[in-house]
Amino acid sequence: MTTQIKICGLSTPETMDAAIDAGATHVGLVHYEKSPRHIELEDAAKLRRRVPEGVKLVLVTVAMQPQYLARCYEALRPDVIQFHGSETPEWMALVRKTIKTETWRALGLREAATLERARQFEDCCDLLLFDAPAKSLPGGNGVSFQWDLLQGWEPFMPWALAGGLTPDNVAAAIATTGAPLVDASSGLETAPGEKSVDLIRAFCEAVRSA
Ligand SMILES: O=C(O)c1ccccc1N[C@@H]1O[C@H](COP(=O)(O)O)[C@@H](O)[C@H]1O
Repeated sequence: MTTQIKICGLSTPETMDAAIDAGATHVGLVHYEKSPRHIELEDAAKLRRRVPEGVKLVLVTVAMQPQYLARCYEALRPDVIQFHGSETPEWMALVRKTIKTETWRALGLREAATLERARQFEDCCDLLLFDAPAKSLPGGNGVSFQWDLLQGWEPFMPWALAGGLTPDNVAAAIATTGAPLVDASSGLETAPGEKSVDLIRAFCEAVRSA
């Protein structure tokens, strides 16, 4: 099965185009002021126009207020909203009723028990995104978790793998976990928030060769 690729934290036309040309199935924009990858709505809307049909735009949010979330949705019409904070299953369920788009819930995976707790999100989002546990930021810390926690796990819904993925380690991550979708951000940067076209290309190539 072909592994899907999300390149996240894009903020310039050049890197957005590079991700799309390199074969990303998903491109991500982070709208979270504390992040070095934060992009203002107006700039995000300009990048959104570069995304062709067939490639999904993912908006990464962290515990956003409902009214502001609705405003972001109207401005960008993302194909996916990624929730990367402490959003509860009840809150996710409410969002699902009011905003008709695909939703992902990120979960920091520290121990096997988290995989059990993940079940509470089964009916209130479309995909679980396993990432390393939060550090200074809720995500985008460039840190991998113990991938073998996912070995033998039986997925009960669509899922994806994030956390410190790079062109050098993504093949091993796929081999260990069987991830159907891999998501990379800070591992494709030369400095926080500065994406590298070469690293984006190398990552997509490494996923295809895995
Ligand atoms: O990228 C960020 O700055 C960010 C901020 C707040 C929440 C999530 C964020 N990024 C997402 O975190 C994962 C893992 O990223 P990394 O490859 O370890 O840097 C990914 O989904 C990013 O989109």
